[in-house]
Amino acid sequence: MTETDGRPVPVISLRGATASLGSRPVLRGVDLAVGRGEVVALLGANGSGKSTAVRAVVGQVPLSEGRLELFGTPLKRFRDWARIGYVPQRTTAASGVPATVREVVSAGRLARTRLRPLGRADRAAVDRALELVGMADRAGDSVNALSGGQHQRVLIARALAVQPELLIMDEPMAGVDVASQEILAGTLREQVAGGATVLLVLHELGPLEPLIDRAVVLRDGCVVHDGPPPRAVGQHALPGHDHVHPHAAHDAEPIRTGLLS
Ligand SMILES: Nc1ncnc2c1ncn2[C@@H]1O[C@H](COP(=O)(O)OP(=O)(O)OP(=O)(O)O)[C@@H](O)[C@H]1O
Repeated sequence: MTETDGRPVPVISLRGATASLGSRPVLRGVDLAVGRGEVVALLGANGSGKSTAVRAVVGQVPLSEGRLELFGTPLKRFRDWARIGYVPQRTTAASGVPATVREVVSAGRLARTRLRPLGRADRAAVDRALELVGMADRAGDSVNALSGGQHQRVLIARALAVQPELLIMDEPMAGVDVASQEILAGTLREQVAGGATVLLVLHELGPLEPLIDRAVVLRDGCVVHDGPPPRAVGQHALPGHDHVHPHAAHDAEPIRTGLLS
């Protein structure tokens, strides 16, 4: 691990990040550090700035103030995009152009091949990614024929095909059926066991809860919590708890956290 002053260099270091979309300030001094091998959940209510924060991390939203370093390199000088797999929010693998599942996943490998034709190792990485998300048997199918959950699995396989050290996923479970959620949770478990660093935007921890090391909660473009995931006792102990737990018993009073809504 690269170190300075004996301290490990974070994989993601976002400091004092300020960004606006149009005239609207969306990030207002966000600090977010993710260490090697950590699994961090970015939580918060709709519109709190989660997607904008991860889009800033992958260089898609310019910062008006603040600093971003990836693997210890300032964004301006960072070229090593093959170390990062990014699954954006609510997209589909279908672009209107007919493409097979394998073609879409192979496209994820291009950051490593630098647009050269795929070699044997590349094809093996694509096969492995397809297997990881349980889509190997659909490799030759058109992506237009897939369900929402299968699309999401293909997009995650596309991100995994590059064999990233850092995986960034924006609401990977949104609109995904329960069977696909279980497969995705298993996929992520394998990545984490293999040493991957993970930043996830989540609306709720759900089946990924056991994997999460730390939660960063945004509210109105500011970090309002950075620490243990707000699970069970820890969450309920936090002030202003007003998040409704969907798994609460029907006759139970909703448990709420001010952190997530
Ligand atoms: N292209 C845009 N132009 C102007 N405002 C935008 C744009 N995209 C997002 N916003 C606004 O920026 C704020 C933060 O949006 P963002 O998508 O980062 O929030 P979020 O926490 O990810 O929300 P969600 O959980 O709904 O995805 C919201 O108020 C949103 O309406």
